[in-house]
Amino acid sequence: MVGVEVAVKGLTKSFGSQKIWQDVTLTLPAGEVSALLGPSGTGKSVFLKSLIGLLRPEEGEIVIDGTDILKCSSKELYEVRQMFGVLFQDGALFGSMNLYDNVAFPLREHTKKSESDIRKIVMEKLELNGLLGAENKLPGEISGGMRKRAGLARALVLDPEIILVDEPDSGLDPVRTTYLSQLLIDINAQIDATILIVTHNINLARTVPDNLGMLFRKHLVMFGPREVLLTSEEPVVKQFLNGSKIGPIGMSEEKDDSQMAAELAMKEAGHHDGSQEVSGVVPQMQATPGMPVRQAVARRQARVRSILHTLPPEAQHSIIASLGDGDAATQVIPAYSDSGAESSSWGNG
Ligand SMILES: Nc1ncnc2c1ncn2[C@@H]1O[C@H](COP(=O)(O)OP(=O)(O)OP(=O)(O)O)[C@@H](O)[C@H]1O
Repeated sequence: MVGVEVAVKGLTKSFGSQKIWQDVTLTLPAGEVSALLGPSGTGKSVFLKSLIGLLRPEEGEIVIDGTDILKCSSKELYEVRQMFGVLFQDGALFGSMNLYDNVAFPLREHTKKSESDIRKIVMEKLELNGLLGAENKLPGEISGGMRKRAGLARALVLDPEIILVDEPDSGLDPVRTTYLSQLLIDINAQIDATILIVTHNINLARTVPDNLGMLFRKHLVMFGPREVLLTSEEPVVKQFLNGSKIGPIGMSEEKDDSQMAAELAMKEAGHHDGSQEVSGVVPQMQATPGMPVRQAVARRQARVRSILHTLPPEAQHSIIASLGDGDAATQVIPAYSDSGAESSSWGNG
């Protein structure tokens, strides 16, 4: 079973007079891993909550398995929600329940399974997340990384077709972040779910997802195959990927042109802001040896091949290199143009 596609079109969300983002259009390809980047406060969590119907954007469509969740009945929304597993930032565990009961909770709430069937599923998910032996611990007695893995175990018990992950790296050291990233890739290999990760973590963004997008200035700057964002010359994307002060993202808000020019002049005069220039596409994280073959890889290759001509030349070069062939169907198309890109699925901004 392949996870389902999530098709978002023209989505706009405000709180009162505060517009969070507008006209967001993107498709999470079925069974692939995607990530959404963006500076703090750009509405990434609001986007995740909109996808599961916890928040209601005022315009646009969110079509999941043929149902527009902004127009459907509450019964249909309930059914669509059953397809989701969500890992919130802190794991969102019940503090008074041990890990076993936390992970068993959705099964007891939403199914009529017997306690012995529940036990089988819970122990399997705890094992998958490296938590065997910790089932009697309370969330307050374990580390942040374990809490996240317990949250992930709980998100998996109803066999989700779509998994949403809000900042898997928050509060974790780089090594634990890599383990959790590996777990997400391995879960994708095992159950082929559609996964969306919201993150600030540049390393995770560069190595984990099949597709990458970024929110900035109340818009989706771009969304598409990872190579598009990773080779982008867009100033805000480059700044974000480099964690640099040089660029349109400021401490708490966006900068104006004069401030940006002054900072660039400082850089040219030799002031170093501590960031490290990184560029290009690094190899993607693979499923752990011994896991099932990650079907998303071949599906994505076929999909990316079919839209290759709509992508910017740099992204095309990188994809062709990764496909490892040079046949006529995968030559860079120099005639790429912005108008072509607008009608394609990689960008809308
Ligand atoms: N329920 C709500 N009511 C009113 N405003 C809200 C609500 N939820 C979020 N916001 C506002 O929406 C904006 C975006 O918040 P959100 O948490 O989605 O950002 P984010 O990109 O996930 O940030 P971070 O990376 O820091 O977690 C913020 O200004 C926040 O105050």
